[in-house]
Amino acid sequence: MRTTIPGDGSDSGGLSEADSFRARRLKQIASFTALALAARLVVNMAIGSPFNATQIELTAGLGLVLLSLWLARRNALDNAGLLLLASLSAMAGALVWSNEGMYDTALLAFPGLLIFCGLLLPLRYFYGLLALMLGFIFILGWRTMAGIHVPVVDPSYTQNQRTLDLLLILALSGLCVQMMISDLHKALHKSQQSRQELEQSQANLTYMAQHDALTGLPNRRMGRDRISQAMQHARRRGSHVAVLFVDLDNFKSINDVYGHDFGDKFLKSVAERLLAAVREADIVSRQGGDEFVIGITDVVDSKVIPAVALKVLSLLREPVSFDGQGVFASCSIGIAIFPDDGDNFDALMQLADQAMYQAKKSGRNTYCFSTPQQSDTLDLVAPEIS
Ligand SMILES: Nc1nc2c(ncn2[C@@H]2O[C@H](COP(=O)(O)OP(=O)(O)OP(=O)(O)O)[C@@H](O)[C@H]2O)c(=O)[nH]1
Repeated sequence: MRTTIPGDGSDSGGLSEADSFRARRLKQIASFTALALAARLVVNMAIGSPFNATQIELTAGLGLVLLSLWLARRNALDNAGLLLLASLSAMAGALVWSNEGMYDTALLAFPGLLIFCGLLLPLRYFYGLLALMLGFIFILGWRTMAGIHVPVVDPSYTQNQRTLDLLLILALSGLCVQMMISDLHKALHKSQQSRQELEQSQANLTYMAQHDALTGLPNRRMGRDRISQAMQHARRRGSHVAVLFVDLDNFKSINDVYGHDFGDKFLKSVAERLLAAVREADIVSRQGGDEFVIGITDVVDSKVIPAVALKVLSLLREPVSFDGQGVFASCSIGIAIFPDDGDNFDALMQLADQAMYQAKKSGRNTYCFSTPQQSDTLDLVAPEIS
């Protein structure tokens, strides 16, 4: 199990984020192990232990751990990790083999070594080490059962030494476990964070794909979808949907006279006013440029349609301030009605567009129905708004 936790911000020396993290863990474990071995040797010297096989194994172990620390500092991480693991495993094995066998305290280091291996080396080393350990214990047991070496409690190994060894082994194993748990927590936290960021950016992308960046209104595609849905709903309910194609009159001159930035501000204000002219259930979308499309949904009383058109004409006549001066732009509106004029969005849009051009031809600042009779049936006369 190779950890992929971010580093702690320390100098990575050109390593990847995961490797610099691994280097840090390796140095921590090697340093603590070296300290523990050194402490153990100092105690042995202090109590005047003879320089026997155990001392030689501990000294060799300390030397190899220091070598792996040096390798880790030079960023030779794979070699450092392998050397540290191999030397500690060999040292623990040798201590068990040459001392008390099944009863030896060093046997307790095996689980810690497995955790260390899982923490810092690829998974195949973990399986390898586990197999070696199982094989070793098996041979140890066989050696005892065959009477080749019957382990006895070493009388020269005092209770104080045994207690110290147990404390050191437990402290080092505990350290490895603590690191593993904290790494797991960090990895979980990081993956949660990444998932949230991903969801957020997906939501942003979806929003951007469906909305107009300038006004925040649904864009052409989303407007089409929502008006089409409203038509399906109206078909079931037996009601109507009115499509109003709104085009600003002479908007180009606003851009030319007051600049593009003000033109943008004007378009945003148009969007706000269109939204104010309709109910929440209605749809206001931007087709592009100075063209907007309104879908008045679920119409049961046809008088609502010219009323909304009049409201739009009137609201758009309100000035937008430019340096204390009021700037006006009227609009022309073409109207087509579902299902009377067509039973799909594209057909209605085409008719509404033509009706809008009719409104332009009639002198702008007015609305036109796509079917002239509709004005008659509804007794509507497009008003002149000054
Ligand atoms: N500021 C700004 N201007 C835009 C944007 N999109 C399109 N325009 C401008 O809107 C203007 C639309 O002008 P036209 O379609 O020629 O029509 P008009 O001047 O409104 O004239 P009529 O429609 O005939 O009344 C063009 O000058 C475009 O450059 C935009 O996002 N921001």
